[in-house]
Amino acid sequence: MMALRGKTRAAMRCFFLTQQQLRLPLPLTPSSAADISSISAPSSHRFFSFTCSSLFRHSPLFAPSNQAFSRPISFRELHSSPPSIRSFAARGLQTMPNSDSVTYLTQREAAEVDEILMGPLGFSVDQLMELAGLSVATAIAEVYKPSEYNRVLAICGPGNNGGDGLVAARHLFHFGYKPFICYPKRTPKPLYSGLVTQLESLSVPFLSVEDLPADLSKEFDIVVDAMFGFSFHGNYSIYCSLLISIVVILRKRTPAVVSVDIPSGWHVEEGDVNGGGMKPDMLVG
Ligand SMILES: NC(=O)C1=CN([C@@H]2O[C@H](COP(=O)(O)OP(=O)(O)OC[C@H]3O[C@@H](n4cnc5c(N)ncnc54)[C@H](O)[C@@H]3O)[C@@H](O)[C@H]2O)[C@@H](O)CC1
Repeated sequence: MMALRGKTRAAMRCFFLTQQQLRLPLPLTPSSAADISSISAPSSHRFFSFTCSSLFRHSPLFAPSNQAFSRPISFRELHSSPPSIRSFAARGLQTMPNSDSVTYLTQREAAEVDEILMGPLGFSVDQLMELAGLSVATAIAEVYKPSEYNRVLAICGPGNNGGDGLVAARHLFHFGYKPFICYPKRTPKPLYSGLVTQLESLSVPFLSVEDLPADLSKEFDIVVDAMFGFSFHGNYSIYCSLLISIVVILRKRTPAVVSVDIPSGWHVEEGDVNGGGMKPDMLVG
């Protein structure tokens, strides 16, 4: 298990929905719900999960109750549990057996939630991505104040995880940070080119891999790892390995690393099985 550097992180909200609360036909069973409340971890070793809680305000199906659930997730807990996973906003916690428990979804279950959101509920990818990116930016702003951690490098991959990073960078700009983007493999779809245009209109610099300084710590205070999310499979391309090694090697003295949804390089359900994945300070999922 890796140790987290830096100051004690402020607690972030961790939301989740039980199957009953979602009222969705998800194949969740009691055994698939990991109760991690018994795992202890130093309060300074915290890992955060944050979700698009605003998503749930848009739908009566997902309407949150007034019993918001707040709990940080430690790194140890994350390593001991399926990391795939996104936790969702809790509605009626009175139905929970234990408000300290966290329910995880498998990769397939998470995909099914997405299918429902984008099917019967009519959400578009753009909407979900905007909410995801805004949540990432909000979580970063809650933990790393722009007065102290101002320069943010967002490393964005070719898929929606990269899109989350692009959206987050735009919001971070408006929150007073100075974002930089490394987006080596662009996807020629209107959604992504629109996100790029929006950042360019704010004069947010785009850096190539070759442009990245040898020592990231001199130029950046935060690295946002938005390379790969839940669709990562197989091994890294050499290109991505390079990026990851830069960040991992410099990890000892680098900027804070914030991963979006899944730390890049981790097996979605089994974790950092090869030990070569990102070692983030904070996860926003
Ligand atoms: N409903 C959704 O699907 C939403 C997804 N969101 C984000 O999108 C992520 C999932 O997005 P995607 O399904 O586009 O997938 P990812 O962004 O995880 O990655 C997919 C891309 O990575 C490439 N890739 C996969 N494995 C690779 C490897 N070993 N080497 C090189 N390239 C590889 C694929 O060819 C594809 O282009 C989530 O984790 C989340 O962060 C958010 O935008 C919100 C909405």
